[in-house]
Amino acid sequence: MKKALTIAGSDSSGGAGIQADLKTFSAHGVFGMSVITAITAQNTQGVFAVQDISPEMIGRQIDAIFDDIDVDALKIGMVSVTDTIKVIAEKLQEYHFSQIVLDPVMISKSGYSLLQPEAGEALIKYLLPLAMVVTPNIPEAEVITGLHIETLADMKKAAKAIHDLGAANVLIKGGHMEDDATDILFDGEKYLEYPGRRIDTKHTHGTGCTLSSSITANIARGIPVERAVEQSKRYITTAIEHSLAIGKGVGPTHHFYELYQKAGMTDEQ
Ligand SMILES: Nc1ncnc2c1ncn2[C@@H]1O[C@H](COP(=O)(O)OP(=O)(O)O)[C@@H](O)[C@H]1O
Ligand SMILES: Cc1ncc(COP(=O)(O)O)c(N)n1
Repeated sequence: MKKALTIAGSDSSGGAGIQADLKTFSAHGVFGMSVITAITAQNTQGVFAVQDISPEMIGRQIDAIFDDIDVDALKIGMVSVTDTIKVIAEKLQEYHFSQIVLDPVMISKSGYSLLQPEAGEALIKYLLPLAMVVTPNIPEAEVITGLHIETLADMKKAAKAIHDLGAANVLIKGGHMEDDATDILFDGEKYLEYPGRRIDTKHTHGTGCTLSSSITANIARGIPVERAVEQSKRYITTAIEHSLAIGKGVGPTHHFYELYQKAGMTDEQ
């Protein structure tokens, strides 16, 4: 069985973070493991408190996994602070691990800062160059590049700029655009467009986490990046179509093995 790891924060309401990632891994038939970087007190209405896990404990979790188990691919989500970023980068280099999907989580849908502003530079310096795929949304791509993004052409410019910072493949997500939800992938040579019609729902809690963990699961299954992203785009679209009106605010996406079948991906690998 293929094995995937998520290094991310816990979302008590189960819609984003570690919980979304593990559900997504399971839906893809991949064995899921976790390194928890922070615990959030969070629900569909907001993030109310965050407790960061110590860098030592994060390092120990990574060691415990890599000393014992062959990881096929991993994703990095919420990393909070500079020391957390540094210990993750050090450990992944120590274990010579390169099947890395980086979701540069900065601000939650509910507007809470999940990455300390001063840690942005460390994320760019230490984690971006390790990423096989990085998956910023539009506001994150704007922070990383300093560019203003309004059009597909702007997304492409930002993708190139982020590639220049050292990430091998850059996927800029179009969820925050006005009209459709087209994502752009740049691999250093060519741009690929993954068109997506905008689904009219407010229940998009955890969409970025779900997409990046789906890509991680597909990479763990040995699927090349371009096709992994294509399949994961289908998965996230189906998961948003079936999103759940749980709680009083922004509800979560739905993970179900049947969704995976519905997205037509079970015959792969
Ligand atoms: N309303 C929507 N309809 C269809 N696809 C969406 C919608 N919102 C987000 N997506 C897609 O979900 C994925 C996550 O994107 P986004 O919401 O931008 O990430 P984040 O959660 O990091 O802000 C992308 O593939 C994006 O195109
Ligand atoms: C622990 C954790 N990680 C990531 C997100 C981002 O997800 P979203 O952008 O959908 O709020 C979150 N809300 N909580």
